[in-house]
Amino acid sequence: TGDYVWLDHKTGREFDVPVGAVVKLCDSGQIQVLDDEGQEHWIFPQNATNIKPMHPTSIHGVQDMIRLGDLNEAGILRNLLIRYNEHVIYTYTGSILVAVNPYQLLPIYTADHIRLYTNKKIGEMPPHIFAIADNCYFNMQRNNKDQCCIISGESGAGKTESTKLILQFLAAISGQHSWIEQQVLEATPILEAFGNAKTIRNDNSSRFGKYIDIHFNKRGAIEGAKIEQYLLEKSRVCRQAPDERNYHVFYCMLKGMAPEMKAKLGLGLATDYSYLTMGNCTECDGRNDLREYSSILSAMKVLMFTETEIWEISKLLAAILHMGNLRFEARTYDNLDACVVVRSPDLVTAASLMEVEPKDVMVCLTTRTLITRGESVTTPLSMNQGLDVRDAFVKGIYGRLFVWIVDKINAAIYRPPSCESSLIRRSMGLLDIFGFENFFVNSFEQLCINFANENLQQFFVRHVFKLEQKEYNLEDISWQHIEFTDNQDALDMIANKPMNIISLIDEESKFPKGTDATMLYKLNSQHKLNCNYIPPKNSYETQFGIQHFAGVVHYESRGFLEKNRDSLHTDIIQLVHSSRNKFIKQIFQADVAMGVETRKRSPTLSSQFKRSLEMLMRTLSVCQPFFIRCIKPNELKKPMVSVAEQLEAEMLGLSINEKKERRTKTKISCVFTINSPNGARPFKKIAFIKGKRYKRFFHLEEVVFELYRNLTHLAKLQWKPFFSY
Ligand SMILES: Nc1ncnc2c1ncn2[C@@H]1O[C@H](COP(=O)(O)OP(=O)(O)OP(=O)(O)O)[C@@H](O)[C@H]1O
Repeated sequence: TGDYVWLDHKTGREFDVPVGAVVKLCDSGQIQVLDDEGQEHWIFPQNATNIKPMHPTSIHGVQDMIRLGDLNEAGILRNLLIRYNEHVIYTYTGSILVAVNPYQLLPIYTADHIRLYTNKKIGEMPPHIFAIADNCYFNMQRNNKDQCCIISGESGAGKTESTKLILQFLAAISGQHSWIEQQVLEATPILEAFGNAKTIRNDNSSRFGKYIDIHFNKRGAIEGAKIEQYLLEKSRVCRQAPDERNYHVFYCMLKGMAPEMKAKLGLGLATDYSYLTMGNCTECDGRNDLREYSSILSAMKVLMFTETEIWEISKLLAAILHMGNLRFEARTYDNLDACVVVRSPDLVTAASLMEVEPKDVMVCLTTRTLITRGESVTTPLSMNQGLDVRDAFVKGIYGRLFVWIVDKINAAIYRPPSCESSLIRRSMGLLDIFGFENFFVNSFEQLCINFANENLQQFFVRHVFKLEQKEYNLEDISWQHIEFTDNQDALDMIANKPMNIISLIDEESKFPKGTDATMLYKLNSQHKLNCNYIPPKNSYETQFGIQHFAGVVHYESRGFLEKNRDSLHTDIIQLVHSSRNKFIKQIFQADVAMGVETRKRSPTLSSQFKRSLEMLMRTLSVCQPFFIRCIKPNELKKPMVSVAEQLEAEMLGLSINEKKERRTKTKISCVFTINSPNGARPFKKIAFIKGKRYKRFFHLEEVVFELYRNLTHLAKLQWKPFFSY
């Protein structure tokens, strides 16, 4: 009694790992245990192999997981769990920092903490993100070598917050409180306004990847920085999934802009705009769009955006919103599907903000001009094609605006090294990039994101295993070979070997007659024998799969080429060319300069992405790296949610405000309040679920509505519910 054990249910299910448990009773060969999730189990003699003794290092946990005696998945997970339950969110694995998102402000980032962690060796103090930042900084100075921190994890795991904490630490210890430090810090609110949005996974989700390279002078003071951005999710400007929002900046502008300025832009409330309401969600709990707007404006001023530039940006944002409200009507001309844009105040305002003629906008969105052998032919667009052209235009504007904003920030914070300073200038890069993605439907964007993650995984594998083991060999150190999965083959198939997947997609995108189907055919013929490629099951199937290091992902090939071409058709470029607005012309400068043959000459998305990724990998390869792995503790975006509560919420499918009241050894009591649509008084319900008691306050109609569904759910899960009130 009192011993700790690993309890393995041996379900054989993927992802099931043994869970920690303590022995409560031993009685004539039967053992009663209480597991870490608060469940009690009886182990009968015939199942005795389901429990195994726990190594003493796992009982109360360790700061550095290389000290774990049970160094396996269960050991790692339990170590993180018991620390997290004590509000200890940071743990090392050697020099890798694992950070579990606390979803609450912990008092561990104060000026005292900065002082405590400054100039300390890793391990001298408990694990902390400041310890990593400190080591990075002092290694840079001591070894005169550039450093980088690779921050990874799924959406909502805490990458962006970790990046900001490192920046905060660096600004504090490089210690000048200078204008440039202030500018580097103020870049974040601007990037977040234009590049972050509420998603179901994260209320402040970065929809782009970034690498912030911070430059230090020989005294170790911040001297400047440079931001590289990757692959903004442009589709969000036109479409949002249920419960998600468009980019924060739109809602902030509508809440925070002075009424007379809004009137000039013809703007109303967020709920007035189709582009802002597709997710049926214009507010975001815990965010104050009004206050954020003034922070964005003041950050822009710090970063030298002029009043005129800010106004021009607002004009384009407003034009986008008006464009989203345009109404199209289907027509038929000469038996051809066609459409018209209904003349409306939105059309007139959008055109006037972009300083083009309303009739030119109409023509551009309803017809297409093709130039063949010097002759131009105009064909009508169907209503769906017209809507697609409108959305492509809007995405084109927003994507270019984002790039312009990042360039503008860089113009303020980046100081090119002088000949003399290039020798002594050192840098520290922070990479905050989208994690591996595998959704129900995966498209071209997921391929790019997962390709980036394959590169980072290879970098990690090289650094942690390959280079280390090579060094042992060179130095004749006797060591035991460590098995690891090398993803080099998958990476070669995706992007390195001749006829790799990216190059085939690219080639097909440039072919005038290339289609998604011909692309898929070429991928199959080239790679069907590669063990990392999963061809479609039959000739009707349009999905192909890739065995990535993190699992198999099936990609829907339809839409690949269009997304990769990422080109706007010539009528739109002409429309921009005809504009009297210098700003819109400037952000489209490269396209306008290319002239009419945009499709032929503009680089494809994958080639641009591959190039910037290659540059990134080259930069990383000359740096000494640190790895920070962020972990999301639950899907509810809430602090300290127990496993039982997570299951409960998942099962009920309700939005709950839960508050943990107290936790005893055997019971967890919780209060759940469920918001009633009509504000009726809640009533109390007590449920016993898996031996645990929940006090819950429900509204009557919620219960009546949910009861039947819940009971069948519980029955399916073989839980024994008991309701009384
Ligand atoms: N160290 C922390 N302390 C307090 N709260 C945190 C911390 N880290 C993350 N959070 C909370 O979690 C939320 C999500 O974190 P963050 O935006 O950093 O995730 P992310 O990994 O960058 O996600 P995405 O990939 O979607 O951008 C934050 O808005 C914040 O509320």
